[in-house]
Amino acid sequence: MDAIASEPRSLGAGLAEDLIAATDLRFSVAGAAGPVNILRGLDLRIGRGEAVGLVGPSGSGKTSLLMLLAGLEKPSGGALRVADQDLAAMGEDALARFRREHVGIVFQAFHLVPTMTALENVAVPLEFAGRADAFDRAEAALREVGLGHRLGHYPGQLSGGEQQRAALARAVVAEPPLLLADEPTGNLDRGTGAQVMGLIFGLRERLGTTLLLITHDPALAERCGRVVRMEDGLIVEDRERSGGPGR
Ligand SMILES: Nc1ncnc2c1ncn2[C@@H]1O[C@H](COP(=O)(O)OP(=O)(O)OP(=O)(O)O)[C@@H](O)[C@H]1O
Repeated sequence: MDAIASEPRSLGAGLAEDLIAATDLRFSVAGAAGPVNILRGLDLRIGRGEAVGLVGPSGSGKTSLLMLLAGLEKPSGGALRVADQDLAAMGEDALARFRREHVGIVFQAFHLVPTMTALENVAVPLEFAGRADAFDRAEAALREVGLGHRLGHYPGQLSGGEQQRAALARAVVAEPPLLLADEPTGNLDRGTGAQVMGLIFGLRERLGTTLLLITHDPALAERCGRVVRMEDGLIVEDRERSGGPGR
Protein backbone atom coordinates (compact mmCIF):
# COMPACT_ATOMS: atom_id res chain seq x y z
CA MET A 1 0.00 0.00 0.00
CA ASP A 2 1.39 3.39 -0.93
CA ALA A 3 1.70 6.03 1.76
CA ILE A 4 0.79 9.28 0.06
CA ALA A 5 1.99 12.56 1.49
CA SER A 6 -0.59 15.04 0.20
CA GLU A 7 1.14 18.17 1.49
CA PRO A 8 3.76 19.75 -0.77
CA ARG A 9 7.30 19.19 0.44
CA SER A 10 8.83 21.80 2.65
CA LEU A 11 9.75 24.93 0.76
CA GLY A 12 12.07 26.11 3.52
CA ALA A 13 15.85 26.44 3.44
CA GLY A 14 17.55 23.83 1.24
CA LEU A 15 19.00 20.80 2.89
CA ALA A 16 22.66 20.04 2.30
CA GLU A 17 21.70 16.82 0.55
CA ASP A 18 19.41 18.57 -1.95
CA LEU A 19 20.77 18.17 -5.46
CA ILE A 20 18.18 20.59 -6.82
CA ALA A 21 16.81 23.64 -5.03
CA ALA A 22 14.53 25.96 -7.02
CA THR A 23 12.92 28.87 -5.20
CA ASP A 24 10.35 31.19 -6.78
CA LEU A 25 11.74 30.06 -10.13
CA ARG A 26 10.50 32.06 -13.10
CA PHE A 27 10.99 31.62 -16.82
CA SER A 28 9.54 33.88 -19.49
CA VAL A 29 10.08 34.14 -23.22
CA ALA A 30 9.20 36.93 -25.60
CA GLY A 31 5.98 36.23 -27.49
CA ALA A 32 4.31 38.17 -30.30
CA ALA A 33 1.86 39.71 -27.82
CA GLY A 34 4.42 40.35 -25.06
CA PRO A 35 6.22 38.11 -22.57
CA VAL A 36 4.99 34.54 -22.10
CA ASN A 37 5.34 33.49 -18.46
CA ILE A 38 6.07 29.77 -18.64
CA LEU A 39 7.28 29.13 -15.06
CA ARG A 40 5.55 31.42 -12.61
CA GLY A 41 7.35 31.17 -9.27
CA LEU A 42 7.98 27.48 -8.83
CA ASP A 43 9.50 25.90 -5.71
CA LEU A 44 11.08 22.45 -5.89
CA ARG A 45 13.65 20.52 -3.93
CA ILE A 46 15.02 17.17 -5.00
CA GLY A 47 17.40 15.20 -2.82
CA ARG A 48 20.50 13.43 -4.07
CA GLY A 49 19.62 9.98 -5.35
CA GLU A 50 15.88 10.59 -5.60
CA ALA A 51 13.82 9.50 -8.62
CA VAL A 52 11.05 11.92 -9.50
CA GLY A 53 8.35 11.51 -12.13
CA LEU A 54 7.31 14.90 -13.53
CA VAL A 55 3.79 14.87 -14.96
CA GLY A 56 1.25 17.43 -16.10
CA PRO A 57 -0.73 18.53 -19.13
CA SER A 58 0.89 19.51 -22.37
CA GLY A 59 2.16 23.08 -22.13
CA SER A 60 2.36 23.12 -18.32
CA GLY A 61 6.10 23.85 -18.42
CA LYS A 62 7.74 20.49 -17.79
CA THR A 63 10.30 20.68 -20.60
CA SER A 64 11.03 24.31 -19.76
CA LEU A 65 11.84 23.29 -16.18
CA LEU A 66 14.09 20.51 -17.47
CA MET A 67 15.93 22.97 -19.72
CA LEU A 68 16.59 25.25 -16.74
CA LEU A 69 17.78 22.36 -14.56
CA ALA A 70 20.11 21.28 -17.38
CA GLY A 71 21.59 24.76 -17.68
CA LEU A 72 20.33 24.97 -21.26
CA GLU A 73 18.11 27.97 -20.45
CA LYS A 74 18.58 30.67 -17.85
CA PRO A 75 15.96 31.59 -15.25
CA SER A 76 14.18 34.91 -15.68
CA GLY A 77 13.87 35.21 -11.90
CA GLY A 78 14.16 33.38 -8.61
CA ALA A 79 16.94 31.12 -7.36
CA LEU A 80 18.17 27.85 -8.85
CA ARG A 81 20.90 25.72 -7.34
CA VAL A 82 21.84 22.37 -8.86
CA ALA A 83 24.75 20.32 -7.49
CA ASP A 84 25.81 23.27 -5.34
CA GLN A 85 26.06 25.56 -8.35
CA ASP A 86 24.12 28.82 -8.64
CA LEU A 87 22.80 28.42 -12.18
CA ALA A 88 21.08 31.81 -12.22
CA ALA A 89 24.43 33.55 -11.78
CA MET A 90 26.49 31.56 -14.28
CA GLY A 91 27.65 32.66 -17.74
CA GLU A 92 27.66 30.48 -20.86
CA ASP A 93 31.12 28.94 -20.31
CA ALA A 94 30.36 28.03 -16.72
CA LEU A 95 27.00 26.57 -17.76
CA ALA A 96 28.68 24.46 -20.44
CA ARG A 97 31.12 23.13 -17.83
CA PHE A 98 28.22 22.52 -15.44
CA ARG A 99 26.42 20.46 -18.09
CA ARG A 100 29.51 18.39 -18.88
CA GLU A 101 30.22 17.60 -15.25
CA HIS A 102 26.79 17.27 -13.68
CA VAL A 103 24.04 16.45 -16.15
CA GLY A 104 23.05 13.70 -18.55
CA ILE A 105 19.98 14.22 -20.72
CA VAL A 106 17.81 11.85 -22.71
CA PHE A 107 15.17 13.36 -24.99
CA GLN A 108 12.24 11.82 -26.84
CA ALA A 109 14.13 12.38 -30.11
CA PHE A 110 17.48 10.68 -29.76
CA HIS A 111 19.67 13.54 -31.03
CA LEU A 112 22.57 11.33 -32.06
CA VAL A 113 25.02 12.79 -34.56
CA PRO A 114 24.18 10.95 -37.82
CA THR A 115 27.73 11.06 -39.20
CA MET A 116 29.27 9.44 -36.14
CA THR A 117 29.12 5.78 -35.10
CA ALA A 118 27.41 4.75 -31.87
CA LEU A 119 30.85 4.53 -30.23
CA GLU A 120 31.85 7.99 -31.45
CA ASN A 121 28.54 9.50 -30.36
CA VAL A 122 29.21 8.34 -26.80
CA ALA A 123 32.98 8.84 -26.72
CA VAL A 124 33.50 12.16 -28.47
CA PRO A 125 31.74 14.38 -25.88
CA LEU A 126 33.74 12.62 -23.18
CA GLU A 127 36.93 13.20 -25.13
CA PHE A 128 36.05 16.91 -25.42
CA ALA A 129 35.69 16.89 -21.64
CA GLY A 130 39.33 15.79 -21.43
CA ARG A 131 38.91 12.10 -20.61
CA ALA A 132 41.86 10.14 -21.97
CA ASP A 133 39.93 6.86 -21.60
CA ALA A 134 36.86 8.20 -23.44
CA PHE A 135 36.63 5.38 -26.00
CA ASP A 136 37.11 2.61 -23.43
CA ARG A 137 34.46 4.09 -21.18
CA ALA A 138 32.11 4.65 -24.11
CA GLU A 139 32.49 1.04 -25.18
CA ALA A 140 31.74 -0.15 -21.62
CA ALA A 141 28.67 2.09 -21.46
CA LEU A 142 27.39 0.80 -24.79
CA ARG A 143 27.96 -2.78 -23.68
CA GLU A 144 26.02 -2.06 -20.48
CA VAL A 145 22.97 -1.00 -22.51
CA GLY A 146 23.31 -4.09 -24.71
CA LEU A 147 24.90 -2.45 -27.74
CA GLY A 148 28.28 -4.15 -27.66
CA HIS A 149 27.54 -5.57 -31.12
CA ARG A 150 26.59 -2.18 -32.59
CA LEU A 151 29.64 -0.06 -31.73
CA GLY A 152 30.52 0.72 -35.34
CA HIS A 153 26.96 1.29 -36.56
CA TYR A 154 25.71 4.74 -37.53
CA PRO A 155 22.41 6.00 -36.08
CA GLY A 156 20.66 5.38 -39.41
CA GLN A 157 21.63 1.72 -39.12
CA LEU A 158 20.12 1.38 -35.63
CA SER A 159 16.51 0.79 -34.59
CA GLY A 160 14.72 3.43 -32.53
CA GLY A 161 15.25 1.45 -29.35
CA GLU A 162 18.95 0.99 -30.15
CA GLN A 163 19.33 4.71 -30.84
CA GLN A 164 17.71 5.56 -27.53
CA ARG A 165 19.99 3.07 -25.76
CA ALA A 166 22.99 4.75 -27.40
CA ALA A 167 21.65 8.14 -26.28
CA LEU A 168 21.28 6.74 -22.77
CA ALA A 169 24.86 5.45 -22.83
CA ARG A 170 25.99 8.93 -23.89
CA ALA A 171 23.97 10.50 -21.06
CA VAL A 172 25.43 8.34 -18.30
CA VAL A 173 28.96 7.62 -19.54
CA ALA A 174 30.44 10.42 -17.43
CA GLU A 175 28.39 9.20 -14.42
CA PRO A 176 26.71 12.56 -13.83
CA PRO A 177 24.85 13.07 -10.53
CA LEU A 178 21.71 14.18 -12.40
CA LEU A 179 19.91 12.37 -15.22
CA LEU A 180 17.12 14.29 -16.95
CA ALA A 181 14.80 12.33 -19.21
CA ASP A 182 12.08 14.02 -21.30
CA GLU A 183 9.58 11.45 -22.59
CA PRO A 184 12.42 9.00 -23.33
CA THR A 185 10.04 6.32 -24.55
CA GLY A 186 7.74 8.64 -26.51
CA ASN A 187 9.06 7.46 -29.89
CA LEU A 188 9.24 3.78 -28.99
CA ASP A 189 6.73 0.94 -29.02
CA ARG A 190 5.58 -0.33 -25.63
CA GLY A 191 7.96 -3.27 -25.38
CA THR A 192 11.02 -1.33 -26.52
CA GLY A 193 10.06 1.54 -24.23
CA ALA A 194 9.82 -0.82 -21.28
CA GLN A 195 13.32 -2.13 -22.08
CA VAL A 196 14.74 1.40 -22.21
CA MET A 197 13.04 2.32 -18.93
CA GLY A 198 14.40 -0.84 -17.32
CA LEU A 199 17.88 0.29 -18.35
CA ILE A 200 17.31 3.83 -17.05
CA PHE A 201 16.09 2.61 -13.64
CA GLY A 202 18.86 -0.01 -13.47
CA LEU A 203 21.60 2.49 -14.30
CA ARG A 204 20.37 5.11 -11.87
CA GLU A 205 20.25 2.52 -9.13
CA ARG A 206 23.77 1.30 -9.85
CA LEU A 207 25.20 4.81 -10.13
CA GLY A 208 23.09 6.46 -7.41
CA THR A 209 21.98 9.03 -9.97
CA THR A 210 19.20 11.50 -9.25
CA LEU A 211 16.53 11.07 -11.93
CA LEU A 212 13.93 13.54 -13.15
CA LEU A 213 11.66 11.77 -15.62
CA ILE A 214 9.07 13.69 -17.65
CA THR A 215 6.33 11.36 -18.74
CA HIS A 216 2.70 11.30 -19.81
CA ASP A 217 2.50 7.67 -18.63
CA PRO A 218 1.11 7.58 -15.06
CA ALA A 219 2.37 4.04 -14.48
CA LEU A 220 5.90 5.08 -15.42
CA ALA A 221 5.74 8.10 -13.14
CA GLU A 222 4.63 5.84 -10.30
CA ARG A 223 7.78 3.76 -10.73
CA CYS A 224 9.69 6.76 -9.44
CA GLY A 225 9.67 7.22 -5.69
CA ARG A 226 7.99 10.58 -6.00
CA VAL A 227 5.54 12.15 -8.44
CA VAL A 228 5.44 15.91 -9.04
CA ARG A 229 2.57 17.39 -11.06
CA MET A 230 2.80 20.71 -12.87
CA GLU A 231 -0.02 22.86 -14.17
CA ASP A 232 0.29 26.24 -15.78
CA GLY A 233 3.89 26.84 -14.74
CA LEU A 234 3.53 25.79 -11.11
CA ILE A 235 3.75 22.62 -9.04
CA VAL A 236 0.26 21.64 -7.93
CA GLU A 237 0.94 18.22 -6.42
CA ASP A 238 3.99 16.53 -4.92
CA ARG A 239 3.67 13.11 -3.39
CA GLU A 240 5.98 10.34 -2.30
CA ARG A 241 5.65 6.62 -2.03
CA SER A 242 7.18 4.89 0.93
CA GLY A 243 9.47 2.12 -0.23
CA GLY A 244 9.71 3.48 -3.79
CA PRO A 245 13.02 3.26 -5.63
CA GLY A 246 13.68 6.97 -5.33
CA ARG A 247 14.60 7.14 -1.63
N1 LIG B 1 10.59 29.58 -26.93
C1 LIG B 1 9.28 29.69 -26.68
N2 LIG B 1 8.55 30.71 -27.17
C2 LIG B 1 7.22 30.81 -26.90
N3 LIG B 1 6.55 29.93 -26.14
C3 LIG B 1 7.22 28.90 -25.65
C4 LIG B 1 8.62 28.70 -25.87
N4 LIG B 1 9.02 27.57 -25.24
C5 LIG B 1 7.90 27.08 -24.66
N5 LIG B 1 6.84 27.86 -24.89
C6 LIG B 1 5.48 27.66 -24.40
O1 LIG B 1 5.55 27.46 -23.01
C7 LIG B 1 4.61 26.49 -22.58
C8 LIG B 1 5.30 25.40 -21.83
O2 LIG B 1 6.05 24.60 -22.74
P1 LIG B 1 6.80 23.28 -22.29
O3 LIG B 1 7.38 22.65 -23.51
O4 LIG B 1 7.72 23.58 -21.18
O5 LIG B 1 5.56 22.40 -21.76
P2 LIG B 1 5.46 20.86 -21.46
O6 LIG B 1 4.71 20.72 -20.19
O7 LIG B 1 6.81 20.22 -21.51
O8 LIG B 1 4.58 20.33 -22.65
P3 LIG B 1 4.56 18.89 -23.40
O9 LIG B 1 4.03 17.90 -22.41
O10 LIG B 1 3.62 19.11 -24.54
O11 LIG B 1 5.95 18.60 -23.85
C9 LIG B 1 3.88 26.03 -23.83
O12 LIG B 1 2.67 26.73 -23.91
C10 LIG B 1 4.83 26.41 -24.94
O13 LIG B 1 4.14 26.67 -26.13
